[in-house]
Amino acid sequence: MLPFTHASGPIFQLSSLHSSTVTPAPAKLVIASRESRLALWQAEHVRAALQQYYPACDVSILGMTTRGDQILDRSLSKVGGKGLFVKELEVALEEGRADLAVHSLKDVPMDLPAGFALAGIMEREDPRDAFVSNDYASLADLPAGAVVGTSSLRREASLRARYPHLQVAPLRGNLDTRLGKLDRGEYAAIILAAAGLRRLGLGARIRALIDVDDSLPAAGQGALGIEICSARDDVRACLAPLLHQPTALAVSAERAVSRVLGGSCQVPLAAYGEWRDGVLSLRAFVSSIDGVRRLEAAAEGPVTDAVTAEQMGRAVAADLLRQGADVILAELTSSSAPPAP
Ligand SMILES: NCc1[nH]cc(CCC(=O)O)c1CC(=O)O
Repeated sequence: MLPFTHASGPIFQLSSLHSSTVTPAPAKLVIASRESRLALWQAEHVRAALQQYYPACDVSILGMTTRGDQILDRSLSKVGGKGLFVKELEVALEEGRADLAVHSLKDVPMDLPAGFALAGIMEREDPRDAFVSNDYASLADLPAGAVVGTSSLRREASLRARYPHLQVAPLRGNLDTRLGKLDRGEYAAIILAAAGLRRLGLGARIRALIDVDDSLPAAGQGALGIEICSARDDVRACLAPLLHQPTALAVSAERAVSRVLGGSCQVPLAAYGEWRDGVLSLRAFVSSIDGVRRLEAAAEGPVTDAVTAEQMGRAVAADLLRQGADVILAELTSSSAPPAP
């Protein structure tokens, strides 16, 4: 464990929660969302929550297709990474066609473009990876040479480290597409986020949940992030009741690890925090894709605000760098294709 020192400084503005005056909601709020079934479920989840807090407000969803949804034939890490899924939504926010955008937090770049901010973090679903197969009950049951589908370098590195006798093959597309490929026999098993499956009512497809120690989750996995134009204080105030502080503290630390290490889909990097009773525990790893070289770091300490949470994240990232993470990261960057224009 790293020595962890406490610093203070408020970041999440909870004033509207505690003040006696109710935030006046605008007459109308438009939520920008990708059009995948998962994205629309998530947008609807936020829509219903806002509608409950502001019954008089007309809360609607504007669905849109992003470049990330259109490019299905290449590994995401090769075509430009996370930003692909959020750019079009940001344009809609900028042009005033939408007031907020709902994302899987895992897909949100660590640094948002100038003028945008994450203004709401909702309670996290199960952060674990799930083992999905029609023929096998768990990873341990797979025979040598069995093909496991995943396009996540993080999942691939964990798989290769624990089960070097398995093969890993790329798997892209939305959740329904990925399950379809499994059902057509292209893979013996696939690994997906449990959260996405559960949200779509596909929890029954999960044969086994993979322990976080065996497949440490990606920064933000299972959490929803709500993005706004930074200048929209009115929308920020409306979102205050949707903030789940334990999730927000955990993901702030996770995203800080990823930010320092230049996290994108292009590196096998995991960061997972758990906040309980004022104490945040954070674990992270950086690995070579073959899982052979793997660096781990962890920290634990009292955390009650996002500044301290981020500080813990940076300390864990610094620990990984001291162990040589930069060498592993440099090799990965030099071997991968440049991002698409
Ligand atoms: N990378 C795509 C993506 N983004 C968010 C989720 C699932 C839901 C979540 O993690 O919140 C998924 C699918 C997956 O990883 O299986």
